[in-house]
Amino acid sequence: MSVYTPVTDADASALLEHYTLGELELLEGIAQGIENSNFFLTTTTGRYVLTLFESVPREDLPFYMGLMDHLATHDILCPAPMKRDDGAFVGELNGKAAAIVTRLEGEPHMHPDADDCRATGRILAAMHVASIEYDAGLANAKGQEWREHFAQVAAPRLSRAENDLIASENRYQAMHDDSVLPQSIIHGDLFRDNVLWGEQGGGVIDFYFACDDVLLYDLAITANDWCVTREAALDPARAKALIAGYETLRPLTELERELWPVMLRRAALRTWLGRIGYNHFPRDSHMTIPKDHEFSRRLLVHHIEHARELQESAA
Ligand SMILES: Nc1ncnc2c1ncn2[C@@H]1O[C@H](COP(=O)(O)OP(=O)(O)O)[C@@H](O)[C@H]1O
Ligand SMILES: N[C@@H](CCOP(=O)(O)O)C(=O)O
Repeated sequence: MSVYTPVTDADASALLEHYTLGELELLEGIAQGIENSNFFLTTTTGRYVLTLFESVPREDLPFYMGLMDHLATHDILCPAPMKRDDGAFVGELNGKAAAIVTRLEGEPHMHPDADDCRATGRILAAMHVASIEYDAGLANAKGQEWREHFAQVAAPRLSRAENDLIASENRYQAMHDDSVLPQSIIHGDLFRDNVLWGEQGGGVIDFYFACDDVLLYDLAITANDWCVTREAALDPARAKALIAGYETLRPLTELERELWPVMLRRAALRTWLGRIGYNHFPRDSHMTIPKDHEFSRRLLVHHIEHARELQESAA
């Protein structure tokens, strides 16, 4: 989050009447996250998270809910969406689509070492493998078309050098043919704050960037947050550990190794553009923790200037 749409105890109690989850004990707004309004919801039957969807298109919610439900029942530690008494995963609260999912235990590891990265790589591969049998799909709303469109929208707010960098990277990305790479459902945002480590290992949250896309791109999104230094450079030891963990379940193809630097650049560009959006076009929020867009720009520049090191991290 954030909390864009306030929810009172009375609102939550009224919503709970549509579920078999007991009575409300505690409702707390969550400051983390940036896309939706999130609340910890404790009832007489357990601990849950209530999400009010602020920007996710309503027609896409069945895909996300179904994906979490599929993964949660296929040995992936992730939130399980709760069914309402009418059988639906999604209802409505204060004018927004709303869902309740189980709350995972644990905390994020914000200073991960190579072991954390290895474990995370394995979790990502396990999700990719488990998603193969999920029979729904969703185009990536933050793909090439969005990157090019958003570059035009943001242009007046950015310096000439920033606009030139974005335009040149968009041209570079458009030159690459994704169809040669394995594709399926990706998480799309497996940042450190989206893995909670508890007694059962790492649990994954925040599936609202999930879509059909290149699997290697998902690994690159993950590497760009888990395997980078404070100076916005890739840490080869952690990147190798992430890939090694991933390859315990899904070995990379030669073509994927070759295109690893391209995907790292694409992932850095996506995050940079997303953060430009959060910073230059903020939504009215009651609680939000800002994101560092300058870091993402520096990471993209690093990736452009260090192609050989990036390639070696996947060798
Ligand atoms: N199922 C869950 N279990 C435990 N904590 C959660 C869960 N879902 C969300 N959270 C908490 O809420 C925060 C924001 O959730 P997130 O999904 O990242 O937000 P957004 O939807 O805005 O991207 C997380 O960083 C985490 O602290
Ligand atoms: N992880 C992305 C964007 C989404 O943020 P989240 O906190 O809602 O997961 C970023 O850090 O820019």
